[in-house]
Amino acid sequence: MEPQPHTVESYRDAVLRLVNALPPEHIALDQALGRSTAEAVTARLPVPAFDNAAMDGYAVRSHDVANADRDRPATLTRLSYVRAGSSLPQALHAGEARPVMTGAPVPPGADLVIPVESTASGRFDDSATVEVWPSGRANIRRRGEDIAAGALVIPRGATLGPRDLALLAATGHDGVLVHRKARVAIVATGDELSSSLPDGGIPDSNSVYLRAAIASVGADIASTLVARDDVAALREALDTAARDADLIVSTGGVGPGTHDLAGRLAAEAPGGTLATVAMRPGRPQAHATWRGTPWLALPGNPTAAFVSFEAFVRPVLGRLGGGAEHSGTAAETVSVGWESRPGAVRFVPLSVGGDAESVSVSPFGPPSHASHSLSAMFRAPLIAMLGAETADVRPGQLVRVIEPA
Ligand SMILES: Nc1nc2c(c(=O)[nH]1)N[C@H]1C(S)=C(S)[C@@H](COP(=O)(O)OP(=O)(O)OC[C@H]3O[C@@H](n4cnc5c(N)ncnc54)[C@H](O)[C@@H]3O)O[C@H]1N2
Ligand code: MOO
Repeated sequence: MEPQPHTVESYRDAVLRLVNALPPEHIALDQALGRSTAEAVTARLPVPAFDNAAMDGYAVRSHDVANADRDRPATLTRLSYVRAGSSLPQALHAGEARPVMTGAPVPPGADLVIPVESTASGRFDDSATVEVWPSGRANIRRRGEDIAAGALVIPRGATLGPRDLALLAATGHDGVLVHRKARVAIVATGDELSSSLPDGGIPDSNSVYLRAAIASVGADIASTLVARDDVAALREALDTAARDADLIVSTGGVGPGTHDLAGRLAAEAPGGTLATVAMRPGRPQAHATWRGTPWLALPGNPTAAFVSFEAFVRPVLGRLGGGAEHSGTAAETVSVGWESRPGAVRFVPLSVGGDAESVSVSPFGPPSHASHSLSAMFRAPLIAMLGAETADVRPGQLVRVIEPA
């Protein structure tokens, strides 16, 4: 173990130094949800793409209706219809009204669209003339008035959500340059994972959790391996994992036990460290580069593996994918306080109370046992992340919370 414990921040910086953003690739928008842009994207097409009608109505010249009102409508010659998808109609001449549907190109020369409600009949019909009066609005959406051609649409390093994809499509893109998806190998360690239940064996819940958590941030699973507590077996699993992955995440074997081998192997590997981090749970952590592949060795306790994912794996995956390296946190008000000791960042499962107007949080179950309790840490809707300086938590205090994967 290192003499000086790491803070959560200093350990996160150390593991972030293991990785760089993966190379870019150009992919179809349909494939791009959750990926991060490798370059800033500008509009190929303006929005709107051409001057178009904002209402179903009549395109007219404002001069022709300047003195008209509901009691004295202007009588104009009705032309044929134009609808969304029609090509640009001929220029409008004095005394003419062109029926235009919402989204249709507005004929050159027209500077007003009068909604069909502002006509004498109040509906579209086939008569030769139409009686209209101005509605008070132009009802024309001008080319580029929303987004000009060439304007910045999405900055570099943005993680693409459904609205971003719609913006890209609307501005003339069918694909986007994003960072390649990270491929992650999972290595669960421990003889208990291979033993039979109930004879000393336990279910490998860490692999199930990690597979899902990694998938939930948009990375791919390269492989899932289980290694017994044996140096040769662990080396072999790591060799296999390193062959086809951008990152190896292991769980277990970072404690001081006789069969805790992952931490020792990591400490001996290039750039490797077995560290103590001032956090509960998740205190022992290790990392290294194994045959050229970055490796994060998380503790085996399932709750420790979970908070280690939030604190370290998520940021590393963020950097690999070219996106955000910090997960979002929010501040919530405490309704029922609890006893806490400073000196380490503490992850505390919380219940959420109150209503939509004023949310408040309180401990989820008895706080003293919560950090290793699956029934609390894996069922609580929110997890507080208390700074290492935080002593007792009091009602009315704000606490930082994470919404876990
Ligand atoms: N003498 C000390 N003992 C321990 C210390 C310490 O400082 N001194 N630290 C404790 C802390 S804190 C943690 S965390 C653990 C670290 O343990 P390891 O990373 O070595 O993990 P294991 O010993 O392999 O397993 C711990 C626990 O988790 C269960 N486990 C392991 N893998 C899985 C899996 N894939 N799915 C579900 N559960 C798993 C395992 O059976 C153990 O019960 O060390 C403490 N001890
Ligand atoms: O820190 Mo250990 O990670 O308490 O479970």
